Amino acid sequence: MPDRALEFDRVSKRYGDIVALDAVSFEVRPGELYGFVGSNGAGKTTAMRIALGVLAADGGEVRYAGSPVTHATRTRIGYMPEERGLYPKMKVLDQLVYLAELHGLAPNEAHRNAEYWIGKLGLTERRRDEVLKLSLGNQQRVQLAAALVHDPAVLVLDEPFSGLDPLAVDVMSQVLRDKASTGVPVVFSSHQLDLVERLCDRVGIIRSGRMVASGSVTELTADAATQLSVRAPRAQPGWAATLPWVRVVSDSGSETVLELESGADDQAVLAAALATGPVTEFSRRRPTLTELFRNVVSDNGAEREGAGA
Ligand SMILES: Nc1ncnc2c1ncn2[C@@H]1O[C@H](COP(=O)(O)OP(=O)(O)OP(=O)(O)O)[C@@H](O)[C@H]1O
Repeated sequence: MPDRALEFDRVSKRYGDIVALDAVSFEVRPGELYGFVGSNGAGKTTAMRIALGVLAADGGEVRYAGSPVTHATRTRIGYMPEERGLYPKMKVLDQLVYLAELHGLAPNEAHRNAEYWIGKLGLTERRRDEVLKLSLGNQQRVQLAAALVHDPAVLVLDEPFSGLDPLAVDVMSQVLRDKASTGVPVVFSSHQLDLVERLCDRVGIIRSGRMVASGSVTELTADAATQLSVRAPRAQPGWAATLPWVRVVSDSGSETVLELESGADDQAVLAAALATGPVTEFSRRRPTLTELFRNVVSDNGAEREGAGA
């Protein structure tokens, strides 16, 4: 077990009849960005709240650096809750200093850190404003600053990217990368799978309270069927539909993505594409995280909430 990892070990939680987490295990290694993904109601927030001690698990435990997370170790976790937790009437700088002191920093250190993150997250102009007067995206930057201001050893962030504009996404991504590069385990939940694929070293997919896949995107897609991307500009729609052992994944007109069953002959596919006219691209392709997610979480939409409603 690597040092300073955050480990979820068979963590279970029920709310009455609802099994929110069913023996969920995964590990966020020091220095890695771990993306925690799943449909609405899959159990992400519940798992994160348990790590923070906001909720108690019914079974299993969360460990940091090999020891169960206690009240003392929790103060070393930087947490961004889904419901956000700022004092709306407090000014940005005052709030961050207060939160840093609450985590045990001396006043001058708290001030220094607050100013540092205000600068880093582009909030300098707003530092004397009350939080409620900020746009939602800027409030989210303050929320991230609040998670970082006490120099946490672990970062647990619930949907930190939701509602951010592309520039703020870049800022947030860079901050998380920088933090991970100092050896901190960083886990965040998100529904923006393209972003998770781009940013994360490893990904965990949770479905109905169970971890159904965990690893790098490359590892998770290694067993997937071979896919081909074909660009044949003069081909008519449906040109590939009748090819044997081939499934059409998508056909946007300009690009056709095909999945080959074992035994399918990719050269026969190329010949069929050439029969339609010029072929400008013919390449093997790895499924995206979004495609993988759709396969793993096969019934679309909300989980138990939708199913039980
Ligand atoms: N306080 C609660 N009381 C009862 N059921 C709850 C409570 N909190 C969560 N649940 C249920 O537990 C399950 C897991 O919810 P959770 O919020 O952890 O999912 P999530 O993956 O974070 O979803 P989302 O992506 O929508 O934020 C859901 O079925 C939810 O309805």
